[in-house]
Amino acid sequence: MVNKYTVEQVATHNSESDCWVIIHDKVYDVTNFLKEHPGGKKVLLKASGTDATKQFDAFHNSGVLAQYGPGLLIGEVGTGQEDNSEEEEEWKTSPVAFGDPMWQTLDSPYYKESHKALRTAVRNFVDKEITPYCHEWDEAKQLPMAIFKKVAEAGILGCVVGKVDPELMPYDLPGGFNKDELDPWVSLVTVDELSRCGSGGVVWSICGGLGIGLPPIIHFGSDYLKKKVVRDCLAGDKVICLAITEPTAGSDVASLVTEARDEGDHYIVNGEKKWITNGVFADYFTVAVRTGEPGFNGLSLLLIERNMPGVSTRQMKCSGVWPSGTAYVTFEDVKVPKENLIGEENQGFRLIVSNFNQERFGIIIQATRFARVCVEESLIYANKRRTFGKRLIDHPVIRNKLGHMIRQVEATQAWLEALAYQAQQMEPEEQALRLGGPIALLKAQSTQTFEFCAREASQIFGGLSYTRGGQGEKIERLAREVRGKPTITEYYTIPGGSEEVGFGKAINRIDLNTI
Ligand code: HEM
Repeated sequence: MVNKYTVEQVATHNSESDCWVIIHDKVYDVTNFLKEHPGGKKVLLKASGTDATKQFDAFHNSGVLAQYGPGLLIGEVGTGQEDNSEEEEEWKTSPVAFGDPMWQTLDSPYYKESHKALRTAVRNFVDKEITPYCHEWDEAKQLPMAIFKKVAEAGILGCVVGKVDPELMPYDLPGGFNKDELDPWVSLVTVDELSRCGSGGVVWSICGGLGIGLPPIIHFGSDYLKKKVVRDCLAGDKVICLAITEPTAGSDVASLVTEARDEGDHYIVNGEKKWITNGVFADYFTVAVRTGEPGFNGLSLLLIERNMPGVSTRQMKCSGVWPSGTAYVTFEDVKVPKENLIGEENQGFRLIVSNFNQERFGIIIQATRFARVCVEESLIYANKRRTFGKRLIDHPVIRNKLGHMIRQVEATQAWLEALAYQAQQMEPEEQALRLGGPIALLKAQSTQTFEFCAREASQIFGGLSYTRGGQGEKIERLAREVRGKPTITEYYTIPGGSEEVGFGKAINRIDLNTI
């Protein structure tokens, strides 16, 4: 049931004690918000009783209304009669071209109607429950625990770990997607939609550990381990992470030294793990340990539990992805029963390496969408911001930037979809053998595209890209997250006239021959 008000009715609410505004055809009572408004009381009062859409769009990002709107919304512009019609769930795409992958506006051979329904359900959830709070969670460097349960109940966790036995899935999948038909497009669509929130830290917090820590158990774990862990993790009741990297060995997996000494029916584990995503709050750790000879033939995977004596974690101070709980983990004489061995003893290397493909595929999806977020935000901003008498988008130097950003994002998306299709045609063993190389190359393509787009978007947003929150919120955060450099680039390339403005001036002088 939605209250409808005429423009004339709204116009009568135009004072400090009774202040309404219209924004995008919705009516907000901002009387009690006046003194809290971060932009000040005066600007809001000046707009009272009017349609303030244009001014609003000029100063805010779209997340502001999603966060504050529900508490202030009182109705819509209409006939003044009460209307009982329910809002229909419709297929919504970005307001700008290239703001969504092409399959969402044109044809594609890959996606079925069921993928579209999945996409709509995840998008609605993310728009309402995640995006409006990313800034708050990033600043707090953590997510409220309740959100993990909400995400699980929405069925989203079941979509980010690859194929799972439907019996082990606690909730229905988003959009009614059939649990028996899980395919690579499901994780592609879901992670892509999650990443629209524009926060690597939030995406990693929600599924960074799960997406790489759970698959080894799903694919290689005993029935005992599957029953113990999978359902609870997909239900959002327990958190799992992957612990491979050590202070002295990361991608060079064969050099790992964390030791699991055989003591008959259990192992005694000693060692350190570093940069472990979700490690700060995880209940379970899928850990690479040395059970045998040096090199890759002596490695195993073990499930270690937080409540086992000798396990401790501390939060690491990182330059980006703040809420993801990056941990330094120590194992000191931890007694781990042999039932917690994942796969066979000394056969861990193969498991770890095949899991890398899954991890890289997830990173590719995120990086490609984050690059697209840079395109989308830049296009929206460039269409409204005016400099030197015209919109940013009308300056050739800005159009050139946008063109290069878009061509890279679209090329990366096309390769991503081509590889997802290949993965769909292969059994997991063949995937590991034949797709490892292309996936590694595509990862470099996607992260370099993301890095390029984050830099160019920062230049387009100017000063807004080096203040946390507000209109440049997503761009500032993504630029900080893509390389982990805290906006060093922006501090020096934007003030004093951005590079683009400076270039324009210099070239003008060359034209005039007045250097
Ligand atoms: C429902 C109505 C509104 C809400 C919930 C709201 C909320 C906010 C919030 C949360 C901020 C700080 C974050 C940000 O910069 O994005 C802000 C800043 C601001 N708002 Fe609003 N606002 C509303 C309406 C308006 C209107 C109608 C105007 C202008 C007529 C306005 C002008 C401004 C200005 C100038 C700033 C400061 C921007 C800056 O720091 O660059 N707001 N508002």
